[in-house]
Amino acid sequence: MSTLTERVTATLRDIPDFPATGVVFKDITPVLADGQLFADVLGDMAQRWRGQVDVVTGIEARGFVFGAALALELGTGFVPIRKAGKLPGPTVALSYDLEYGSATIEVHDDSFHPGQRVLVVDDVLATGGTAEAACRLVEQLGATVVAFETLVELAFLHGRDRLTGRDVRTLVVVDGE
Ligand SMILES: O=P(O)(O)OC[C@H]1O[C@H](OP(=O)(O)OP(=O)(O)O)[C@H](O)[C@@H]1O
Ligand SMILES: Nc1ncnc2[nH]cnc12
Repeated sequence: MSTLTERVTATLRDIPDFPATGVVFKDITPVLADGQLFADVLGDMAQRWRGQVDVVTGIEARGFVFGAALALELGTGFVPIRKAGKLPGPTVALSYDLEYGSATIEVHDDSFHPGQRVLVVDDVLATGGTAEAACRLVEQLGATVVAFETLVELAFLHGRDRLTGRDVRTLVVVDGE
């Protein structure tokens, strides 16, 4: 009987040289396409946080898939953190570097409030720039980050170094390129 981590590892697909030469892209779409595996991943994430968080936030675009589904599982609301220029209302924003370029993310400035317990969700932790920026946006609005939850961690990019002191949970850790 294989573990959930082994099943996800066996299902993820490596796409060399996407979106730039030298990057090995971890494609999560086969995990989403396997209904039982997707449900099991969500069940695993949800059992860790049931009753522990007030709201789930996820980062565009792949973080929406896991974050929104997890919010539904947990019975909480979902807050989208979007790439710059997509949200209609007043926002707070942060810029950061990625494995392949740079980005700015934003959230509506009334999305979180002091005392709220927030779970930050994404699909991949790479350099940690996205996760760090998302956590800082939540905290800038006065809420508390309970943890950062993700499907895959690319450990060779040392994203955890940017999340020191935070509770970081990953199902699959990839050690080498
Ligand atoms: O740890 P980091 O180096 O910050 O990288 C991780 C981020 O990169 C990917 O998103 P991307 O910006 O490619 O956007 P997408 O979800 O729209 O594909 C991934 O979904 C994470 O959000
Ligand atoms: N190598 C990679 N594969 C998938 N998503 C990523 N986000 C940042 N780096 C990535």
